[in-house]
Amino acid sequence: MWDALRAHHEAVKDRPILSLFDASRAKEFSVRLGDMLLDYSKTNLDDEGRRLLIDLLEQAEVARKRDAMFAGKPINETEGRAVLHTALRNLDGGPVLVDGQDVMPGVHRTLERMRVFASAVRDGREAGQGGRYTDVVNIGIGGSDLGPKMGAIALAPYADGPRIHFVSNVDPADIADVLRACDPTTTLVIVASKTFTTQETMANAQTAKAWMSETVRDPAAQFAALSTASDKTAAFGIAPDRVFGFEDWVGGRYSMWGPIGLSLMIAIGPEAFRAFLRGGQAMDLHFRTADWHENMPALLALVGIWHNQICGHATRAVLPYDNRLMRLPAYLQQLEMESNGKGVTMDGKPLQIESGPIVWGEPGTNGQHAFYQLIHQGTRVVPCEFLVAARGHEDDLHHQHQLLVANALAQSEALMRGRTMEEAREIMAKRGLSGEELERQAAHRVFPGSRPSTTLAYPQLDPFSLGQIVALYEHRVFVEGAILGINSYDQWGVELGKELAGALAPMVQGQQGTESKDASTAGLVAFLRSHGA
Ligand SMILES: O=P(O)(O)OC[C@H]1O[C@H](O)[C@H](O)[C@@H](O)[C@@H]1O
Repeated sequence: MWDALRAHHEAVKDRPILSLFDASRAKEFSVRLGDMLLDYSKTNLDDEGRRLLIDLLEQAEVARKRDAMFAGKPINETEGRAVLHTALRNLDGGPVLVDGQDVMPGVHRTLERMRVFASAVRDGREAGQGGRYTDVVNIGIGGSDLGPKMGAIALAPYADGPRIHFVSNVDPADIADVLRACDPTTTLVIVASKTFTTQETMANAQTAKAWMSETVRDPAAQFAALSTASDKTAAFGIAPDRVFGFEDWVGGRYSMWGPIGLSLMIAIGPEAFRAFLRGGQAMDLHFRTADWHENMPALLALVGIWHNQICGHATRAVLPYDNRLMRLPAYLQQLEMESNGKGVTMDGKPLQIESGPIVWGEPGTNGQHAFYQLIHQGTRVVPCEFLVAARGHEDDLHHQHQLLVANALAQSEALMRGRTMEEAREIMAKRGLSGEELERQAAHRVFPGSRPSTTLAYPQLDPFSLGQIVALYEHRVFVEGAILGINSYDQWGVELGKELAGALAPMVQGQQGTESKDASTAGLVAFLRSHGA
């Protein structure tokens, strides 16, 4: 099937995307879910390409794998775990069994505890030594940071609780800048760590505890923890009623739907958080039941496979024309690159094709004035994924939102259409140029065009649509990983650096020599130490 797809790509790769458009293409290469629309017509995919991709998906038994995931089978084979973040938003979808046990009663219980706690923090029944909480500091990194932070920025118009801050980096600059703006007597610190062993989070949690101890009599009473490791949260001194636990079948980068989302719930309120879960649940239902031809996550995944593994485009730009999705690219970097950046298949054999793509991006229109030059005229093709809402939240500034929408659509059009040498010559001639100078100047104004993009459009960035968007990308990652035959749910690639950092710390601190290190590393340690490290 891969060969058939490659042959198909060879046969069609030089045709302009624009030439594919007939009366029905835009409709036939779009998919709707409720009032959300994914348009993938501005790609070089045709009926035959899509058919081959769906065959590939069927050959990879994606339906069986999907059903195994939703049924709580241990599909994370290298860690022997189920993958059930979908259970966290399965609000009324019936039982979900892991080893014969229904996990839903526990999910509902924890969600209810979160609701009670978040409401109490928001209305002041739960307060700090100095009174009602004004600030909440979420200390966590990776999956214990990116999701709630992305969500809190995305849903800022719904935030009517205390201010929420995020500290992730072990760089003390991060926590110092946040704590400087907070009053310890009215600050709630949430330590978010699935394992409760992550070096950065533990260091920051200790720093926050020391900061709080200076002014607050019982600092532990102003801490809460989100973790699967209740023994470790207890050892840190956090009372069990302030610990919100979850199970090992929730992967870190898939965890914002449960306790790791507590800071987001405090910011926007339990009701809006529930709407976010509902959005995720709606996407789950769609993913499980829609025909592949109409299945949004599956089609987005197939477009991804086409661009990355077949066309050979190594990167994928995520370009939200929605400023509050400014952290979505960072969130997706973890979701996609930590999930599908793997070089071996499930059975431990080397992967014979490229692994998942490099994901990057920035909100539009900012990026237009920075890196779009390369996207339009550079020699590498960068498939672009635009996101755009019909309406913003600033009704009195709707005219500006309309400019935003026009820019999003203009970019995808420009990428596809390009500008020929003929057109460039005409422009230069109108400016009074001729001869060699006209030729030279015109060449710089040519746009190759036929650069592929998709556009995800939705009415407004509200909690429900954010839930749909996040679940859409989660399932896209699942489908791409299932087609590649890799395990999308482990992350062994982050281990080696952690181990080496542990070994290097005493050398940086000057307690150990660097003889065992290569000359570059030893030289850098010596340089940094001589300058005060
Ligand atoms: O939530 P924690 O256990 O502290 O883990 C935080 C993060 O660190 C790890 O190194 C993993 O790469 C991430 O997948 C994880 O989200």
